[in-house]
Parts: sequence; C-alpha cells; structure tokens
Amino acid sequence: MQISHYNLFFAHFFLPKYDSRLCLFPRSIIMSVLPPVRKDRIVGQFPKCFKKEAALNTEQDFQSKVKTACLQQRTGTVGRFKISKVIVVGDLAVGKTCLINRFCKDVFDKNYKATIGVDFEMERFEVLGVPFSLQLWDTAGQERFKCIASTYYRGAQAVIIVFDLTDVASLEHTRQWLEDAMKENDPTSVLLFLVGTKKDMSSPAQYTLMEQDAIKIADQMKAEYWALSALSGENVREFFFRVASLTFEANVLAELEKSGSRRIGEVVQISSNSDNLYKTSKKKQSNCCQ
Ligand SMILES: Nc1nc2c(ncn2[C@@H]2O[C@H](COP(=O)(O)OP(=O)(O)OP(=O)(O)O)[C@@H](O)[C@H]2O)c(=O)[nH]1
Ligand SMILES: [Mg+2]
Repeated sequence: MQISHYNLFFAHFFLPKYDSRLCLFPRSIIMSVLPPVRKDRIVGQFPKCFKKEAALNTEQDFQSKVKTACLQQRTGTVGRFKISKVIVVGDLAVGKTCLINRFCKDVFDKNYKATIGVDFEMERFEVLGVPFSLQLWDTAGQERFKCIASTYYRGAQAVIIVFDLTDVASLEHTRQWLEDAMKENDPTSVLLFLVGTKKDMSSPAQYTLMEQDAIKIADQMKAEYWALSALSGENVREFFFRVASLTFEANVLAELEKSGSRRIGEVVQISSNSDNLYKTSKKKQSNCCQ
C-alpha cells in the first residue's frame, strides 16, 4: 500500500482518534484499513541475527513466556489493534526507499527519486499465530526535507538507521541520525538497527573494512547490525522478519508486565482493606498525590 502525501493528509485529518505515542487506532478503522496477512509473512521460528557480535539478542528462540502467552492468546493489545511504528532514517540516496520497496512490493528502481517529507507502508505479519502490524515510515534524507520528516519520528518502537556500504561518510553520519531520532523517543524502549545497503556494489575487501567500522558503531549505539542489498534482495526478507519478531517480542513482554503489575496491585488492596475490593484505583490515586 503506497501512501502518498494525500494519504498522510487523510490520516491526519480523518483519523482523529489516532494516538501517535501508542500507535493505537480504533478497532473498526484497523479492521477496514488493514489487508489480510500474506502467506509469506508468517513467522514461526525466531529469525537469526546477522552477526553475533552486533546483535540485540543471540537467542535461538522466542522467550518461553512469550510463546506461552501466544498459545493462550494472552497478548493483550498485541494482535488486536496495536500497530508498531518503525522509522527508517539515514543520509540521502543511501537506499531507504529501495529497501522498503524491495520488501513490501518486491521491486527495485535504479533511478533515484528523492523522498519528499515522508511516506509509509503497512506490513502485516503473523508471529507465533498472532497477527502483528508494522508501520514502516520512510523518511527523507535530504537536508531541506529533514524538518518535515523529523515531525514523524515520535512514537517509534524501532529505528532503522541506514547507510551506504560504499560511502564511509554515510556511516559516520549515522550517529547524528540516531541523536535526532532519539530526541523524539524513549531510548530505553526503542529497538535500534544499523543497516548497510548496496552490498552488491561493495568489493569483498571494501566490505570487510566497512563492516569492522559498522560493527564498532553498532556496538556503541546498542544497535543490531545488518548488511543487505535492495538490488539483489540479499538479506532483505531476513532483516524485516527479525525487526518484526524482536518488536513483537518486546510488545508482548510489555503487555505481560502490565498485566502482572495490575495483578500485584489487586493483591495488595485485597489484604489491606477486605471490606471494599473495588477501591484499588482510588487508593492508588490518593497515594500518588501525597
Ligand atoms: N546497486 C544498488 N543500488 C541501490 C541499492 N539501494 C538503492 N540503490 C540506488 O540508490 C539510489 C538511491 O536510492 P533511494 O532508495 O531512493 O535512496 P533514499 O535513501 O530513499 O534517498 P532519500 O529519499 O533522498 O532520502 C537509487 O538510484 C537506487 O537505485 C542497492 O541495494 N544496490
Ligand atoms: Mg527515499
């Protein structure tokens, strides 16, 4: 689903209850807007990282409490009406649009057409039997469009910082892109990915040198490193499956934590005042205002 500026205009003015921080739309809108999950978007196994030395997680499988929650359909808003926002940032012409287009539409355009402001694509997955949607925001790298694009950074659950494997300056600039993206987001809850594109254009010797530097930067940023090619498609699907799975797992864990803390609150209330079991929220409010 290619969203033009007219579509963004529509989203802003005609979806009034959209909460950009939580990425929550009313369920009726989600049901009518989202396409069904494609067969090739079903994630059954935990996707592997690209490089163990620059990975967010080196586990072989989803956490067992996540698998149990999915089996028991206890995933809260995940799988029902929550959409996770992913922003894609990086210098101009590094290949952000081509990367998204290769994954979402399986096309590649060799002609450069600068993104003006932002575009977004919606991708639906099914992870461990639970439907899960990613909203992929493709932002402009050109300086003159940066201020428009940066207004869409807020509320991201994952940030993909892209550089060109044949252009060392674009790798150096990734620190600045990270800083800008983090001004609008909570660094403790955002998943970071550092992605080198145009692998098909890089000679093995050039690639090895670039990868050493990229892994160092990824480590400092606490990001997961990937190298891929939108032209050949190498690693593109694997990468987005990894983004979807890690984001999904983080969302389910957050839901489990939320429902766990609600239960703990109830137990405290029951033992402290057995006369009225429904006073939990009032008591909490008065405590927090003291
Ligand atoms: N050989 C090769 N060329 C690529 C690859 N990815 C992108 N390109 C080319 O790089 C140029 C820029 O690609 P875009 O995807 O438009 O770059 P962008 O990062 O979206 O640029 P802005 O929208 O200006 O920020 C185009 O000419 C693409 O064809 C790749 O993996 N391999
Ligand atoms: Mg673009």
